[in-house]
Amino acid sequence: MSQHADLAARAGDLDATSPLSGTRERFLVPEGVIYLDGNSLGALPAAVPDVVQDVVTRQWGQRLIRSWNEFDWWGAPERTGDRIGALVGAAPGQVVVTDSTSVNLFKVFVAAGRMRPGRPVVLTDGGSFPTDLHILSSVARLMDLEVVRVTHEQAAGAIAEHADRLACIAFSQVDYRSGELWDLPGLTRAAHDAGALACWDLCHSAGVHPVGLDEHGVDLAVGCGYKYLNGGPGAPAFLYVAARHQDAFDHPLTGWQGHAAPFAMSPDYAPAHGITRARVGTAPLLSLLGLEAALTAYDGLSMADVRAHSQSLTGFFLECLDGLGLDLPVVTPRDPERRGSQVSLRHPEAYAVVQALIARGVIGDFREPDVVRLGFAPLYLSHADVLASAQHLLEVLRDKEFERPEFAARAAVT
Ligand SMILES: Cc1ncc(COP(=O)(O)O)c(C=O)c1O
Ligand SMILES: Nc1c(O)cccc1C(=O)C[C@H](N)C(=O)O
Repeated sequence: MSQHADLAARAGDLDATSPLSGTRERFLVPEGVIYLDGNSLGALPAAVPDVVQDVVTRQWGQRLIRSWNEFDWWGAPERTGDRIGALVGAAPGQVVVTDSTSVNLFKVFVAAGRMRPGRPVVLTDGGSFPTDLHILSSVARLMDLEVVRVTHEQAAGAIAEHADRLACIAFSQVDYRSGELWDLPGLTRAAHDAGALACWDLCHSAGVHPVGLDEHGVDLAVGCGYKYLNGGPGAPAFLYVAARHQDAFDHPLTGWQGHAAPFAMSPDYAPAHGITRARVGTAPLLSLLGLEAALTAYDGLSMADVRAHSQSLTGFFLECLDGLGLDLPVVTPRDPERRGSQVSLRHPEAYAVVQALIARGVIGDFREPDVVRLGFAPLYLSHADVLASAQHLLEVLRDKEFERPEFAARAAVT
């Protein structure tokens, strides 16, 4: 048998025994597309269009302002937060869907600084997604904090080194570019041993990894609604505050929807009890209710199974690269326990390679400076898709398709 036939047989076996076989039908993935960018914008869940249509035409169009009560629009941030909480290992009452990730990072960093007065150091990852670094720098200027940038390898040592002066660690569980899974349990423990708080960005792990926020004692966390959670473009983000910290969670954006009695219309601010104090202003209801509908794609699934399928897909992609003789440098750790749900490869013409793949219907993305980033969303991808995408990549490279002039011009959004 040829190498490809061997891999095809293996893909068939793996798909036949996957605990997630059948979940692809919960999505409307376009015919002829292998979608490897669910880590940037998740695919459209089949449940969403009807719900959004109903929200627009009936709830908004017919019931108008009565829908705040009739459809409990008011409670949607906490209700949807609990649904996401179940996916990231948080008991009810600790997650709220609100604002964007960037705004939630601001709230979390300021609140963490206020919870650890007299400790001026914050540790973060120098290679973090830019918004995390930009927001943290701004908070540092506002609060006179010192940001120390470290790598994953340096993190534990840096926590020990700064122990007495450390307010919090601020890391992403999965690196957006490399796909490396950081040691959330170990670093959270180390931060606590130093008397500091652990703040995690779950943008690239929520919906593909069980995370275990409560189990690992994480203090504060944020994440996106539009990536693996499939809430749609610009869907609101989520914010986790561990129950034990909620009374002390003093965040800076004291809007009326975080007030204890919003309709008392008091001129003085009094924070709501519980996670509701993390709300700010009126939620983008069309998006939020779309996200709530999208989360039904997870109904009946265990996050252990989701994670197992994700690891199997990324592992099989690496196997395909080896089996088909594709020897691009792999940025993502080969150890499945150190990998998120993506595989990143290096190529000097990475941007053009990605464009050539997209022209073939294999949609991934490019990240500076030379990374081909392929996200494997476990709910709508199979091992057969994985093999097909590796075969396309092989042909793009073998036939030097990426050298075609039409693949060179950079778009505004990459
Ligand atoms: C780690 C990380 N944080 C934050 C964001 C985005 O934040 P926002 O939704 O506010 O644009 C992204 C992706 O855009 C991300 O990958
Ligand atoms: N949020 C995005 C957007 O508004 C436009 C284009 C891409 C994005 C992304 O989410 C990028 C993503 N966080 C990344 O990991 O690169």
